[in-house]
Amino acid sequence: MSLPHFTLPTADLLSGALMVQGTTSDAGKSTLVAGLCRLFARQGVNVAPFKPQNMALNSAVTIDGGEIGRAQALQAIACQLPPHTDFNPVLLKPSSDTGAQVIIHGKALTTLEAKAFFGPESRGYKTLALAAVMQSYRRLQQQYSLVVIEGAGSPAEINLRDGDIANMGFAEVADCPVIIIADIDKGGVFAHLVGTLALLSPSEQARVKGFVINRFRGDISLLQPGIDWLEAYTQKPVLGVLPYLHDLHLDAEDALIDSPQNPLSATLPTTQRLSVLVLVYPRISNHTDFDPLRLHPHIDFHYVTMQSDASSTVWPNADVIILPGSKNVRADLAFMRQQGWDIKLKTHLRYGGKVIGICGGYQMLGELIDDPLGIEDIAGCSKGLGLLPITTVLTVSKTLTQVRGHLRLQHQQAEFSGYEIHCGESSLTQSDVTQPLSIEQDAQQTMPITKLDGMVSNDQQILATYVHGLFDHPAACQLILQWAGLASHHAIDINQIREQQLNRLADVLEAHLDMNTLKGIIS
Ligand SMILES: NC(=O)CC[C@H](N)C(=O)O
Repeated sequence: MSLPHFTLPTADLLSGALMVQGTTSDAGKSTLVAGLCRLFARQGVNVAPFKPQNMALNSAVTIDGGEIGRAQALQAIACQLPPHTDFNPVLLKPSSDTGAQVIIHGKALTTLEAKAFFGPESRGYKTLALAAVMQSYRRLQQQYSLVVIEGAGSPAEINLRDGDIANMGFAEVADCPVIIIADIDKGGVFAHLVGTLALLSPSEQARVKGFVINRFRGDISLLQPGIDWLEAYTQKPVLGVLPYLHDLHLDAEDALIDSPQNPLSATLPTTQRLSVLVLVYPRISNHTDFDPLRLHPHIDFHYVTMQSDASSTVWPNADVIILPGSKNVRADLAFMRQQGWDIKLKTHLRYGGKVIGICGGYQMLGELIDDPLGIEDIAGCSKGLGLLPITTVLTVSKTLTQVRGHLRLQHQQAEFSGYEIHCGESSLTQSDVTQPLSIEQDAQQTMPITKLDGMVSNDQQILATYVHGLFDHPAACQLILQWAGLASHHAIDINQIREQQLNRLADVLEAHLDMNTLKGIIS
């Protein structure tokens, strides 16, 4: 994700805080917060985003060398700010169904079982996490006139209420107003809103200042009687009904979205089309790496999941197969083998196909992955796919850095910028290898000398790197696609698309929300 390097004028037009909570996960909280951030930033308000606790595998590296949830990095961009760890002081990254890595103020602290941060034994964790959350929040209050806060999941999960820091528990300590968003597309919107409110304590109920109905399609006049009823029943205003936004391309934090149907690509000659498959293992991470490929009109982009993987023994139509990042490389590698994907990958290579490995995917392509301390899973060592001459050891110290430099492929070069986020350290087991990336600077500009990264196999079929976000840079993306066999010179500038989409979202909010009432709630 690129960092816009300009500062906003400090305007005291609006000051205070607003927390957006949702009736469910995916109700639209992150998007509403991002849109409000852009809308207020555009109006000259000195605004910052905040999410006390996030649970996600898709994180972004911050300017202060930590990591935060992807949604908060997007919201920071909406505010025209570089991502900072204070925007998301607690991040839980699940590495199995019951355990997660706990990141506090951007740094991995420990790995805990779920009951240690949600259940009755979670006191210790919650005290520590709340202290970190409030430290960050107070810092933001001092630096910004407005903080727009995102809750997590639903505030009505009564089993998780004790010591909650993600929803009402935070709102009560921080004493901030709350609005609740609900998704009408899935149905049951009135029951969701009324039910959520009913399950809150009286002081929490008083804190809820209004509702937003999201993803509405159809005739608004048919909805009006329901809105009138809801307002009369709850004595709280509906601040707006937001339309279903088709083709809203903003970095999705959790959802994996396949390529939008592109009627144009079907009519293009095969040299101007590239078929790309990304393998989805259970702990895939940083899938936003692929947004520029998903949106590229000359790419047929697909995720291969356990469910979508047909019973065929090869992936016949793929030009490129990508092994993405992973939060649990050894377990995901074992999953690949269980699915027979390792065999299909080798068949694909035998047929002359290309393979790209990113971070965890790069490690899997090597000879060995050793986790002697049990950083990601039970301690142990796994044999890699044996396609690249590297071995990897997972270490306690995690590399978290934004990088820039040059990519050299097929006697051409292109600038790139991106980020590294990994515990693994890889060593070459052969000396005569081609390393195509030269990293010339980290974001803090402290790196004095060039560091080489990644690898192109001698047969030119495999390209691998530790750097995420490589496709975000149009020139680097084009060079890689050319290496993969695409003759088209079409380039996608994801940063420009992101800007357009944030402005589009802000326009929609401005048109559909009662901004005067909302500003009254904030102040
Ligand atoms: N982002 C990634 O793919 C990380 C790979 C691996 N889990 C590591 O930490 O080294």
